[in-house]
Amino acid sequence: MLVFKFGGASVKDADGVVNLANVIKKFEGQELLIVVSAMGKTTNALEKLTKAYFDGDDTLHSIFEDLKNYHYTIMEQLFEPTNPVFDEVANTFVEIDWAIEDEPHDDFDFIYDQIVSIGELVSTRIVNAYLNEVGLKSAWLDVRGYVQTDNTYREGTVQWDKTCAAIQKDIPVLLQKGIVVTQGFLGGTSENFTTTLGREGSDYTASIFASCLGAESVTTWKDVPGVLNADPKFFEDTVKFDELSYTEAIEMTYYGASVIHPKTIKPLQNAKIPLLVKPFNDPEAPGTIIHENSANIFIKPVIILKHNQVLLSLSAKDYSFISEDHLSNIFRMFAQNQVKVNMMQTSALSFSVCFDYKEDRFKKLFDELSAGFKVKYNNNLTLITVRHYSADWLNELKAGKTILLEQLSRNTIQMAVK
Ligand SMILES: Nc1ncnc2c1ncn2[C@@H]1O[C@H](COP(=O)(O)OP(=O)(O)O)[C@@H](O)[C@H]1O
Ligand SMILES: N[C@@H](CC(=O)OP(=O)(O)O)C(=O)O
Repeated sequence: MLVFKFGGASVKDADGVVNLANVIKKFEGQELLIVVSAMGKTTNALEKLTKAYFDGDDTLHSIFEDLKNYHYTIMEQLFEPTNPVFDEVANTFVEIDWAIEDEPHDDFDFIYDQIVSIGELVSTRIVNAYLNEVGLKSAWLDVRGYVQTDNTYREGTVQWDKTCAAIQKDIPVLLQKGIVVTQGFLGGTSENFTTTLGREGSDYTASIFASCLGAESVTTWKDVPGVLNADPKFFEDTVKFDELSYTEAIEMTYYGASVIHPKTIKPLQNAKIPLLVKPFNDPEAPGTIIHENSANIFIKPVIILKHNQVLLSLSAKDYSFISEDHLSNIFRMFAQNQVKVNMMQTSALSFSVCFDYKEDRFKKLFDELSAGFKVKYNNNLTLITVRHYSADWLNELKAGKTILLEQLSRNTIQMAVK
């Protein structure tokens, strides 16, 4: 069986849904499980809606109306008005009405997951209905009964044993009857609450299903020809990799190559399942294959940019050295606030750490750290990682930039720059 993942960009409008169905038609007769993300930028809009709800901000209602109109416009282009999908989608949106009915009492992260998850629940209803409309027999699956997580909202940890048991019990039978369409990015707790797996986590969902089912391969359909040596949104003359080893792909995504979610590859490597990254607008193109035995030839260095970074420096209030006790305290605070460290450096009197700026997490972490340490920080930085670098490339990249922190190893250089 094959697992396909279609991201937000691939289903951002009615033409995208039609294209998805055309891609699927090429694989008719094969057992197919399709993981779909929220349409276009829906998750960003739902994040804004959740924040507006928490802040008591009136824009909440207009964001919600825009989001409903966006989906209804797509549906009107795909379906007759009598299609039951209109009711299914309306009933799903009602869950947001319920969530925002009262003043916010619950934890932000919990509410976030209950609201933001609606994006995938709606997109999969539309995709599933359209596949059936064009004669591709498919069934809608609620992923929350299968991908089981703990209750770490916004970053659910997958409980692999329970998840694989549930998937193996039901999905092979369903696949014999037709295509299965399910949501990326979502999970469910043992109390039946919705969790999310971390932003852009739908690739990871595809990898979970593939690994539990022993799939032949996973294909993620993207708006790029495959994995390139750099993000084409920021660099010209990028080159595509025909193949990459699992290890190189893990390194790239760990440093922030956003083309694939960082958690995606390890389960596939363990199960020796190849990951294909292919363009959804040219399904016959070879894309990139990520697998075990790749030669990894690097004609150009791999460049990874992470924007919106904070570089924070801590020193002890009494001018003492940064001790192991201090470090263990600092890491505990980072872990409790779910802030992941991208780069760090210690010196006798200070500890510097670079991480993604997320407003809600940053303020709390900053207050906690300030209680025990002197804290200074710079924000709006970019973390540049270059793998397989050459001196020429580094000079070009560094030109005109102020480097605040730099780290070099044999293969990889990282710089926090302004
Ligand atoms: N090394 C890279 N190779 C290809 N694309 C990259 C790379 N780094 C970042 N990207 C970005 O990843 C985007 C595709 O991934 P993503 O937006 O997550 O797709 P989707 O959400 O549709 O699954 C591209 O549009 C591109 O801008
Ligand atoms: N919709 C979620 C999950 C996801 O993976 O989306 P995409 O496949 O469009 O990156 C997000 O935007 O975070």
